Amino acid sequence: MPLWSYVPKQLSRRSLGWERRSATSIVSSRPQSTTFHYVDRSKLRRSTMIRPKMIVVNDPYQIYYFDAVRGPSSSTINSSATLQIRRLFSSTHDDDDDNDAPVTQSSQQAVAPLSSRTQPIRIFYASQGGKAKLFAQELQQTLQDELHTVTTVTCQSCNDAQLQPGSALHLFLTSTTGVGQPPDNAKEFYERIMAMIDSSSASASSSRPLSKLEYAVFGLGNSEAHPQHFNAMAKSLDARLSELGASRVMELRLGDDGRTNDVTDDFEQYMEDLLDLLRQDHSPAEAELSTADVQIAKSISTKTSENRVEDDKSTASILKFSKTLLQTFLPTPMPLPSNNLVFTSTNTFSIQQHPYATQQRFLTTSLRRRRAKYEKFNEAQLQSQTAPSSAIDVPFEYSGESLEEYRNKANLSPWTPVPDSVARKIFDSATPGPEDIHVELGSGDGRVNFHAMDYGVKQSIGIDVDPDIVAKANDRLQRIHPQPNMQFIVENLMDPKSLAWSQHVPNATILTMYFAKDGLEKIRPMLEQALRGKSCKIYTCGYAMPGWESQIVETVLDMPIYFYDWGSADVHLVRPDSFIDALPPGMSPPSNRDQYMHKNKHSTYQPDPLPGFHPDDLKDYAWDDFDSPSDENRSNDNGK
Ligand SMILES: Cc1cc2nc3c(=O)[nH]c(=O)nc-3n(C[C@H](O)[C@H](O)[C@H](O)COP(=O)(O)O)c2cc1C
Repeated sequence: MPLWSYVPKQLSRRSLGWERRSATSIVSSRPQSTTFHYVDRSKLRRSTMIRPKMIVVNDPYQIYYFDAVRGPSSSTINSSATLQIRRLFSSTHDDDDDNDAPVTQSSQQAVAPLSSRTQPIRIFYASQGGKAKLFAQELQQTLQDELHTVTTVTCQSCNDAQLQPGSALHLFLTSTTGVGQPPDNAKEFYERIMAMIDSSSASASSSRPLSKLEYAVFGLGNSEAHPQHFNAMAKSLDARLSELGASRVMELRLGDDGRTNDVTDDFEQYMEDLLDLLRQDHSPAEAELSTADVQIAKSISTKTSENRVEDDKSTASILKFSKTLLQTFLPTPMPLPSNNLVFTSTNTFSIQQHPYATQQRFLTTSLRRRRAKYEKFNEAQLQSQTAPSSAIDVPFEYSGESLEEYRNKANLSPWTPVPDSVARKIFDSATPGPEDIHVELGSGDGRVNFHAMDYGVKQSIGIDVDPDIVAKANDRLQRIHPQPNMQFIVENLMDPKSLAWSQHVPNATILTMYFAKDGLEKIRPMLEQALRGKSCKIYTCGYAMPGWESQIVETVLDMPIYFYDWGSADVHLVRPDSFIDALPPGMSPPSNRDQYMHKNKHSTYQPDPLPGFHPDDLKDYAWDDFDSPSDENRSNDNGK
């Protein structure tokens, strides 16, 4: 079963890379490195035994940060192990660490600053046995996950036009074969490069043929088997490109396949360093903390409670990092509130309230406000038919139609996305089993349905009145997460004869919806009719079903979730006396009301405590489902 999530690509790739290896292997394979790992909560639950350094409780993402993996050896790791965190937000290489063995060799050649971090990237590989090719593919994926535009070709097919300067960052991955020779698929390329008119004698470097071309070379070789010709091709390519006037933006990296080395480790280190280089603008580790940052941090930490972070500099780092998060992930730049931070400390410390979470809460609230505003659209607004000015002002992306048309179509309420953590909370509560059939009324882009599948329901059906958004959900279903037991259909819930009421709702065992109050009011009679004599767990988001009393109310990021346990064997829908007469035949009056009332009532959602590590959790996990090549839209999807 594919696990679906809205983890942005920037996050998912890294977290998966980490999770695939499992916690133990991270510690044992890279004990000296300092890394961040970002893990979506739903996946974290399955795999981690490591306590995160920092939890950003936000929405739609739960991001866990692990930093400074410098823990005990793998043999001493157990489920309660907490990695020792060495330094918060340190860079990948700890300069003060004597034990950090260099994983790659570097040449002493000059390295020029990268001109632009957003230019397209071209990867050229030269591979005899296929390893460099694999690395090139991995690198492409990783860079694409970071939203770079990347193309990968063999060195052979690299033509002169592609070597034109200024157009792209050129990354070369080349192995050496034979006795210090180029792989077959790069012979011609090497000859061409070597034969290029050597203008190294030109007085101005700018007049050389490859001036302004920016490049970095990673070599694959074997120092033990071929000490004399170790990485000969990478070395000569790197030197030659420089001779031809190109700018080396990263020192030559020589991966070593020798017995005591693993070229894969070298390559991963190279990728991390390359990513650091490309992210430099956003790196809190590298950015200097300004006095203002520290000032803000001071004011925050004095405002906050018992367990404040020890020093203001760390606080400032976090703040800065959170700003980076905001810049990176929020669709619209927003002011950063600095007054809602609470630092708490457990074994490690975590941030329960984070500016980003606050932002998201603000967003969620603003969505609700927006919805309320939308509901009150008056005639004058409709008549003007002007499209809303910015994405933040609209509840849904209009696809050309007028607001009025959409409003008529979305006759219950306009679609507004349910935050992912709300959806997850619903299914955490519903604890679906393989027999459950989930139906989402007003399914929009289908996000809740995908979550339902993730939680293991037998079938999930999304029903929405708007064909455009249903098409969108179906498109995602077909292209990104194809599976037979999901369906998105167009039905008008205002039509009592709709298949929704005669077929789908009666079969549902879990029913979810996010309608405004009057929308709920409108569908309630049909819902009650359709569910006569059935058992179903019903969840409404944002608004309570008028006339019903929920057994549980949970609030996740300011959004209440109401749970109604309709007609289960021993629990019946709790409704005021006035409604008891209207109970469908076969249903007895409410009995276990007390059992449910006030349970979790208005509890505020906290992340689950991290569970222990159970290798079994990983067994059936279909990681590859994440790597669908057609995944390209996921990061931009954001529910739209
Ligand atoms: C037949 C053969 C010859 C090789 N010659 C060299 C060499 O001269 N220098 C070197 O550093 N590595 C040499 N290697 C090691 C490879 O470069 C190294 O294993 C590399 O990871 C292979 O990458 P590829 O699969 O992309 O070709 C040789 C490997 C083979 C199988």
